[in-house]
Amino acid sequence: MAQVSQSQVEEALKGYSDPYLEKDVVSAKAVKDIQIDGGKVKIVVEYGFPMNGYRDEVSGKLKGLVEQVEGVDSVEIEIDTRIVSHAAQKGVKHIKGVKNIIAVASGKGGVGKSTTSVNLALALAAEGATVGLLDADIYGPSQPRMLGVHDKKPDSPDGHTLEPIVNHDIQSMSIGYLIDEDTPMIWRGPMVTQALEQLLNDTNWREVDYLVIDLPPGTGDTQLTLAQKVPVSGSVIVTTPQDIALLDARKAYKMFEKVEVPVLGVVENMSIHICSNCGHEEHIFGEGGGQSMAKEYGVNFLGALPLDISIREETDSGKPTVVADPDGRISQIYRDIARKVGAKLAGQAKDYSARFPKIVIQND
Ligand SMILES: Nc1ncnc2c1ncn2[C@@H]1O[C@H](COP(=O)(O)OP(=O)(O)OP(=O)(O)O)[C@@H](O)[C@H]1O
Repeated sequence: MAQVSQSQVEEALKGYSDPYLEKDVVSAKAVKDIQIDGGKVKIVVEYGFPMNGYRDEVSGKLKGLVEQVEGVDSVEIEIDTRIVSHAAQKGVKHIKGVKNIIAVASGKGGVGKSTTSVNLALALAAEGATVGLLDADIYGPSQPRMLGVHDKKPDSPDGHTLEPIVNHDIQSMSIGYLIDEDTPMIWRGPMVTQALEQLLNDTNWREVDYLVIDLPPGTGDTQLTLAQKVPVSGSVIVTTPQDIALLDARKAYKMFEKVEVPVLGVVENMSIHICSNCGHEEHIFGEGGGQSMAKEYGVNFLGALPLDISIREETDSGKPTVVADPDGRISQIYRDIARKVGAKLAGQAKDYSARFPKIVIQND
């Protein structure tokens, strides 16, 4: 019997086109090792983003394809995840303990940016990443309430740095932990930037793969300064399908373009209304706005969340949908968005600054 060859196995693996890699695992250079021992084949595949929710599906598909190669008796597939640090804006210093920062922005308030940020953070964690969430919405910090920890205060054992609050398996920091919720705060622009830089830099983030930042709503000077000063590897824009909100979302896109932060994609929130009595679906704000914006700018459309009372009730009561109903349809949408965000980021330039020595070119 002819020996099974490496190229036969690779050819078989090419039969599966991965929706997140947007190509097959061989072309995406995700296959790290192929061992052939008679009729036994072992394949090691490495993904650059967390994917617990669909590891078994990929594994099953790849196994099924390789099993069809003539001479193959058994196939073992190992799928690993390795999340690396990606480049941020030039000249902006990295944050200790944080590999990648993902900024979540919206053109205007009330579109569900905070709801999307917390569920995205929880979905990335559910997929297997170590995740942090920084509530940068300094005017109306909502993450302590959404995470169900609004009565917690961060420890500061050394009097200088802050320990993040850990709940639902993610680390978080918010101005809401430090000030009384009912105390009105008057922030001037520079104070906001300074307070946020401090929260970001003075928190002891622990080996975070992704730090999701819930930015203040809008695209004014504060947001622009933040987008310039914080080392962001990629951004996500949240929009609702109303035209006016979309026009604002376009401003958010332009803001990131100006500071050279890649937009990983657009999330359309409250896109379809599902009647809680009969389950009927209705596009009350018009259809496909986020999708058409994404197309116009050549960015990824990450997904659409319905306008659903359970999202509001769960998130506002301290147990966001991804933890309240982990196997439900809406959680699956958030997890799909999380994998797409991770995959898009994995396709961006890596950060080599930590590994390469500084090269000085002298002109004589
Ligand atoms: N898809 C959804 N279905 C139902 N309710 C939602 C949905 N998304 C968000 N909400 C609710 O809408 C309200 C506003 O959401 P959220 O606070 O996330 O918006 P935001 O854009 O962050 O607002 P702001 O910018 O003013 O802080 C919240 O009560 C939230 O629970």
